[in-house]
Amino acid sequence: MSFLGLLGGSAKSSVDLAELQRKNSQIQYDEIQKVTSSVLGKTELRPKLGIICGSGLGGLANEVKDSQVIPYAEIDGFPKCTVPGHAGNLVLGYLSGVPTVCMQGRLHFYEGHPAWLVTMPIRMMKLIGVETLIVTNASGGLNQDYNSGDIMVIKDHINLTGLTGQHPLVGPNDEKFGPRFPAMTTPYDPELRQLAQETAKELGFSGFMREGVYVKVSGPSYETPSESRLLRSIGADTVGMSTAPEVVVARHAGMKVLGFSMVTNVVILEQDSDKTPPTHQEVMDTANARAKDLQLLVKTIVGKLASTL
Ligand SMILES: O=P(O)(O)O[C@H]1O[C@H](CO)[C@@H](O)[C@H]1O
Ligand code: HPA
Repeated sequence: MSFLGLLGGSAKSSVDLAELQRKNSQIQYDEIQKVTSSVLGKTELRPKLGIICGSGLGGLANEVKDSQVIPYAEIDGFPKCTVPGHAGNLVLGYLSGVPTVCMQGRLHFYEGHPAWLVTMPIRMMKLIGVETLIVTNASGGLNQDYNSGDIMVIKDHINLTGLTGQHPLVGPNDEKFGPRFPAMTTPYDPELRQLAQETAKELGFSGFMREGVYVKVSGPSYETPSESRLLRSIGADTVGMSTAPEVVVARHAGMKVLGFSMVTNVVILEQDSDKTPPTHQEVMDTANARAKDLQLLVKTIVGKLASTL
């Protein structure tokens, strides 16, 4: 089906989404503007903060007050969310007094969405007026000192799928979003990271707080022990199938980013281990069990930032 057709545009100027997917090409500024208009047409709110909820972490959206829930299915041109633990709603309202848009459910490459489509909502947020993004995810702990339920402030990432060709910025660059060759020296804002650690300490969370490097793989299979040892050896502390492409696109567009990786399983590094292999149910259950702490942490941080956002 024509993408502009989906957006109610004329057939003459339509862009074929399936054709764009085949070419691995970008949706251009105008098309994203139409997705944005579809959202803004449904709400009076003009969010300054964006949040992406990882697997089993959608409860964060329930912290948003005076909320308005817009299912992705009701937004023109918005792809479907197919993963359990990702509800598939935009939740708009106030978090600690800050106008916020929350993605209760993210898009993943392994669902069949190309990297540029996975990250399209970030550009939509940018056009809505969002300048600060908080990303959360569920992850496997590669660092064997980590425990299930630990919360890692992401200090850097390895966008493994990006490095090997599935990069969200591949395709014609639109300078209205950002430069052709964006630097990624500080993907995660140092001041926000410090604020996160200070706030965690105040809340008595130090015992399960970490700071480290997240590596993004494609999935959907979990890693073999040899793959996990490889990922650990290149400097990653946690592994997951999301987040890094979203952060690259946010940084390309000049947004500030804070990231949290919830360790939902400790990754098995030994061959023929008798440890229990990971399941998505375990991932969601562990995320749910620690979700309230992450919610309080994020809410408190946003409260401290409120006057600056
Ligand atoms: O990154 P999020 O979406 O939080 O979820 C993580 O959990 C799922 C696997 O259990 C994958 O989607 C992985 O990336
Ligand atoms: N590997 C990849 N992604 C994940 C994992 C994992 O062990 N746990 C949660 N998401």
